[in-house]
Amino acid sequence: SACSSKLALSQVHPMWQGPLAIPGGDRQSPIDIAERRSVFDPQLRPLKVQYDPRTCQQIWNNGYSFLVEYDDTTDKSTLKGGPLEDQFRLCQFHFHWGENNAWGSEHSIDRRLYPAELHIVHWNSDKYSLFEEAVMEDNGLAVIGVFLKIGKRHEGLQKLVDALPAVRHKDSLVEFTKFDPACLLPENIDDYWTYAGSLTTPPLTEAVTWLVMKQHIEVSHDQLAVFRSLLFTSAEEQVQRSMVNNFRVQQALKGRTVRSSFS
Ligand SMILES: COc1ccc([C@H]2OC(=S)NC2=O)c(OC)c1
Ligand SMILES: [Zn+2]
Repeated sequence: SACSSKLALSQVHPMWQGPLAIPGGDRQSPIDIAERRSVFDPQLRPLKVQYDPRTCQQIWNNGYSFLVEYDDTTDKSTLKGGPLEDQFRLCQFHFHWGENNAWGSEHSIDRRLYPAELHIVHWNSDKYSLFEEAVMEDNGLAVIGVFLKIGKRHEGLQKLVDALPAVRHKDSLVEFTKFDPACLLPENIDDYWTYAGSLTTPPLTEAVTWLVMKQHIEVSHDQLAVFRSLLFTSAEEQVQRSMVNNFRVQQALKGRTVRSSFS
């Protein structure tokens, strides 16, 4: 699908060939969300999530995370409402995680980090015709962020965990179908923070309307351990490197306001 994050492949590990920040970037992500400094906006509407599991196509290791990709050639799986003026099309989801359970998320809440963070990625199909186009526009993307906490086993995640050994190495890809990403959302998606931000890896474009869920989901220690069994490196490389700590550090707020959908 268009969002196969070819641009992300330009991201050469180890971290960050080239400038560490976008020169003049004033809406970079991730950020620390200071709860008490966020502003309740009663005009924020509930999010409307409409995913069709039949649009799920494949899972692959892009050398930085693993992506579950969806057919985004029609408006079968969409996100609208909340702060969004337009309709956004689901194109992929992926995660960021740490080498241990002390850190791994990209956003933090009052400096609290979580062991992992889910990103469900959508692009503005009212205004643009391809993900690659939308990724360059300030209203191009909407990303739902969900924190993962260690606790009980997540039954819906297990199908995904079972597929990971097949994409252990960079550039490996397998068919993956009929997976509904809604099963990875917390029960309550009406409580979220929203702010104007960016992609968190190159091209770091300032195209993202963030929707960070207040409620986390729980996954088991063993489920997250399988994430850490993935590799940054391709099968041919001599030295194999564990895929861990694939997160960006928090960026300056630069005067931005974070709004909350709850008081
Ligand atoms: C070209 O496509 C890309 C490129 C980078 C990212 C990074 O930005 C965020 S957010 N997470 C990431 O890993 C992306 O995610 C939507 C999509
Ligand atoms: Zn991400």
